[in-house]
Amino acid sequence: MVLQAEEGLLTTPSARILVATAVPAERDAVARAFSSPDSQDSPDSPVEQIWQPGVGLTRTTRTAGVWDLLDAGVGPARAAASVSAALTAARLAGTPYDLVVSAGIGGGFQPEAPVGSLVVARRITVADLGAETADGFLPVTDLGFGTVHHYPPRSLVRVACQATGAPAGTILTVSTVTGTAARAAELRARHPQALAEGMEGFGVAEAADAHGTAVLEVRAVSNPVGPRDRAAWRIGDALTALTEAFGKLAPALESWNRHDDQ
Ligand SMILES: O=C(O)c1cccc(C(=O)CC[C@H]2O[C@@H](n3cnc4c(=O)[nH]cnc43)[C@H](O)[C@@H]2O)c1
Repeated sequence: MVLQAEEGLLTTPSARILVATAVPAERDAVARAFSSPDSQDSPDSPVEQIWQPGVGLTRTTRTAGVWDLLDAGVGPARAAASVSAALTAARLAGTPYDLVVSAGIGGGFQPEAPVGSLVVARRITVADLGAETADGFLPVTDLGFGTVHHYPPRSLVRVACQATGAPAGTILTVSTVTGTAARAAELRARHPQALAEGMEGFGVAEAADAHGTAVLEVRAVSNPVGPRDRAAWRIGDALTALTEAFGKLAPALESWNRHDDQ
């Protein structure tokens, strides 16, 4: 956290939080939490657009936190590149982030994560980074390198779940959206704690890890994980759930103290 000096006095530490979504519609859903009349704490200054090399941010400044919203792109690679650029730019400016949140809509495993609900990642797992063999899928770590899991700080997960009422579990990152019951069952067999899948969380977590920054992932469920039925996706409901979630998460994450885990 950064201590802000004001007229010679040290004021409350202000949290700097980066929220990475895949697409602008998700970013705007998060932004609505900060502008809605229901928000528990309104912005102290107007929303600003910040442009840095490779990064365009929407910034909301509140009493206890500076929130930078980034539409980081679809898929783990683009999300990692965008978040890494934002983390580097902030560090070089002398205002590093305390926390990165990967947020968006996602597929929910049934019945644990119904459409319209919110889930929090206790573990962020890349589901398809590895090798296919005659005996099944081998994660890249079984080949002797890389990482397949990232773990948000436990106290952060607890704070997020308490604020939103959401369950915590594994959120999978996939490069191919699951489209059959067979693939959904295969993922569940390999990841029994999986609540949801998205396409960016692991990329965001890799970037955060490389910078030594804490990470959290939250997903609002727009569709069940299973047979593809794009027409049945409830994107509007999920975006509404995302807005509501950030209304509750904002004060909770601003007051999170990472030293609670140590
Ligand atoms: O068409 C729209 O209006 C619209 C508005 C907001 C978001 C979208 C997206 O398509 C977002 C893509 C994003 O969503 C995640 N996602 C959603 N469902 C799944 C799923 O079943 N499996 C994996 N990922 C899913 C993913 O993170 C995509 O990047 C459209």
